[in-house]
Amino acid sequence: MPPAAPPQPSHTRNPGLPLDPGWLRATRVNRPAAEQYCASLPGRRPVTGAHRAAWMLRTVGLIDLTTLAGDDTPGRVQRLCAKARQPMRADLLAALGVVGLTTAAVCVYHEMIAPALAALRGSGIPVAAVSTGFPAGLSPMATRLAEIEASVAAGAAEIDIVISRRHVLLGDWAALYDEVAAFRAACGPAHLKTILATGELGSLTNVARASLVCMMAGADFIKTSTGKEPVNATLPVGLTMVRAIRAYHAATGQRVGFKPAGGISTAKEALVWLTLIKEELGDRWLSPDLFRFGASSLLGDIERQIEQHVTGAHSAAWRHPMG
Ligand SMILES: O=C[C@H](O)COP(=O)(O)O
Repeated sequence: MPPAAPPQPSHTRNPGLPLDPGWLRATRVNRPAAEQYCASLPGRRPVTGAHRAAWMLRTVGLIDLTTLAGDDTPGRVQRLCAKARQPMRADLLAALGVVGLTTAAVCVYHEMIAPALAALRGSGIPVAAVSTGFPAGLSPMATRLAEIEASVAAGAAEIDIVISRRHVLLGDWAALYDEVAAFRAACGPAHLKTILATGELGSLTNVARASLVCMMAGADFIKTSTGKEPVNATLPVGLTMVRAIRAYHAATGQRVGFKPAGGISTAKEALVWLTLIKEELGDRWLSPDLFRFGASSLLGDIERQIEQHVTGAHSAAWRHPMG
């Protein structure tokens, strides 16, 4: 049973490209075709038994374990970080012969960076901070840039920014490019994840074009959603974004990561997302340097499923808190 995603050679950061309006104009997405393809995904690579358990464990190593609530406290973040360090009960891991399994990162608001860092000390698990006026992104630009800089200075290794949706809705691609490029510069060594808030972008064609603009501006990851929009990560949106990543890789040789986030709460859903990645981008992307789930409750369901696999008996959700 593999402990987590196998180690992969790291890739260079995406340096970006000049904005290419012609590429954007030539990019269109056929929604019915995308929906039809996504409907077929669950049946494409069914996994059962020990394989299913192995894939669930691999999923754990791809999670940005997240708390983004107005009532977050240092205590809640400490409990979350304990879960990130040891995502499952020791007896379950021992039964499967798994050692060293952790989540990929912990994702919090700026104010929770310090308690998260303290709780994760020595674990090697990075802290990601949401930023730029998350979730709406409507703070003044200077405030948004200062927020990034403050979070990097506080020790966040990854910054999850939100884009200005109006730039997409107005087709102002230069404004979006300039915004993301400025965020990238403010991040310095921290990796930049750009949240598109796809549920507010109007069309899959807009999602594809916004994905390309973010990558041209130097995004290390493109991420679907904040988890706060009425519609968050959906498979047609995911397909659109991973095909943009594939097109960008074909054109530049540069690998950009993908993070579906918001509403992914069951192992069954997560395995379909992994099928999407395997089919569209290949195994190289099934690694924490190129793929993350942004999720607050997915881990709890995975732990429950793993307990059922190990014991053969039903496991209730209450037995796996803070996952
Ligand atoms: O970035 C992560 C999301 O906010 C998590 O959303 P969720 O609470 O629906 O799992």
